[in-house]
Amino acid sequence: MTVKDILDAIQSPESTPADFAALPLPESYRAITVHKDETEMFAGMQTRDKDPRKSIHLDEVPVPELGPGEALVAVMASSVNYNSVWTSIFEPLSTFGFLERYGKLSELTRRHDLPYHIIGSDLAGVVLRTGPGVNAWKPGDEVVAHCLSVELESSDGHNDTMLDPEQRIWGFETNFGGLAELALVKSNQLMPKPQHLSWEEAAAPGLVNSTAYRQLVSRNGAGMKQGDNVLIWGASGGLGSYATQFALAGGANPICVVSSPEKADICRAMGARNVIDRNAEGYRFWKDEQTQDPREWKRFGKRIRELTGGEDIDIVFEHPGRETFGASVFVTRKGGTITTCASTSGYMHEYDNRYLWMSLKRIIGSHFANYREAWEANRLIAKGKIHPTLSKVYSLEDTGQAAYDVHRNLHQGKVGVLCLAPEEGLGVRNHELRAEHLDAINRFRNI
Ligand SMILES: C/C=C/C(=O)SCCNC(=O)CCNC(=O)[C@H](O)C(C)(C)COP(=O)(O)OP(=O)(O)OC[C@H]1O[C@@H](n2cnc3c(N)ncnc32)[C@H](O)[C@@H]1OP(=O)(O)O
Ligand SMILES: NC(=O)C1=CN([C@@H]2O[C@H](COP(=O)(O)OP(=O)(O)OC[C@H]3O[C@@H](n4cnc5c(N)ncnc54)[C@H](OP(=O)(O)O)[C@@H]3O)[C@@H](O)[C@H]2O)C=CC1
Repeated sequence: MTVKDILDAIQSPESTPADFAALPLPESYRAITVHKDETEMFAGMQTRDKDPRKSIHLDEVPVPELGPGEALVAVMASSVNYNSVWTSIFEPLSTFGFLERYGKLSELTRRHDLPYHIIGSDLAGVVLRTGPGVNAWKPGDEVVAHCLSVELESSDGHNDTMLDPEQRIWGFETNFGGLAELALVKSNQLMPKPQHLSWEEAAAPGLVNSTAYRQLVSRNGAGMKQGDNVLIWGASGGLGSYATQFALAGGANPICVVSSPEKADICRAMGARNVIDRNAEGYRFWKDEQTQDPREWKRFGKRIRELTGGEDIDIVFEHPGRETFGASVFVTRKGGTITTCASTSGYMHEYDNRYLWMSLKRIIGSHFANYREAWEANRLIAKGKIHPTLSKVYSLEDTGQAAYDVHRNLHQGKVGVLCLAPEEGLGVRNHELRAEHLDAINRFRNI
């Protein structure tokens, strides 16, 4: 039995759940990995020069044992997230430390502590096997998976599952991730695959869409409302392309920041009217490594006021971090919110606190999404209210190049990876809904 037999079953319209359940599992499968004995390979290099193509491998790995509450999924497609870039350059720390720590939790979690890390935090595919205690899903179900892994043994996480003390991101802080032909998930990560999308389209939104939903829309994040001015950094990137859609769909006014005319055009094509090309306008928030330039914050704020007719920002959707955070705090209106989920350009932020406390602003930390938020975000994709922002699709063999593109900011929106799917465009079940939204679904393609 090989993964090819699994693919044949998925591609046959006659396959029944019983057929999938009866399929013997292969002994091994192909997976994208980083290696524990290579964590020092980029020591001493600048972040920018660390090349994911050198650290990312395509290996044949054994199929992991299936535990209670888990599911083994045949992965048709996945996508590249920035967390896989971090893993591949071993920053801010090696993810093998996460696997070691998780491995100490129980007999079952020990499986994750391996000398290789199978990465990837998105998937679209088909359930092959479920472990004891799984009733909601069965072999043959077409699914996507969100990346929240929790144990839920502590009451801390019983109200908001992101607050579980054993909260982890699957494929980043756990093993057996989605950039592979098979993946192991907790069954509570599974959600129905949006039927109007191909495998690679369905695999693209998961992580970033859910994160943007919590960070911007949910009451656990900024709780955006109609009419809010929302400053969105990287508005055509992974997170930003969903934040922009949420702002538009929710009746807010996105002020999209991007770094090229092509990216500005994409934002306009999504429906945004206010776009700032940070490159063309040459903002330099830092005079040197240590010193910010408040005059540049003001110039940026003035530009925002020009675009909004004199209004300031209600919500900043932050993730670049050190380079932009001082400006983000400054341009927020009295009583407004800066919501942050990352620090791509550096995590030691500096801002003028007088502008925060005197103007009663709030900074909210946000991370991924709880079970319910991830479900709600996927539901919006399934209903065609929010669309995938897939630009380019790579083969599993070329995942290193895909991660390199994202690391060097050469991409738009999301970059997809075909795992078992032999070509793009497969897996669409609802052609009518697709036809209704085809232009929006293809908006980021091949630009
Ligand atoms: C969905 C996608 C998301 C993304 O893409 S996010 C971007 C990618 N992710 C990242 O870049 C994050 C990577 N993660 C990290 O950098 C680290 O993960 C953290 C900095 C978040 C945490 O570091 P750590 O070393 O895991 O934890 P500690 O809390 O710094 O250290 C643990 C030790 O510190 C003790 N400690 C914790 N809190 C306190 C306290 N309040 N007072 C005193 N001690 C404390 C603990 O007990 C423990 O100690 P003992 O080492 O002896 O076991
Ligand atoms: N905590 C969480 O749950 C999550 C955190 N993240 C983190 O968020 C960050 C962004 O992820 P994602 O959106 O997928 O990545 P992308 O690279 O797809 O998009 C980020 C965009 O941000 C902009 N950007 C990058 N650096 C700077 C800078 N120095 N100043 C201003 N703008 C900048 C770029 O757009 P342009 O050049 O057009 O301005 C870039 O395209 C990563 O660090 C990631 O790890 C992501 C998802 C979830």
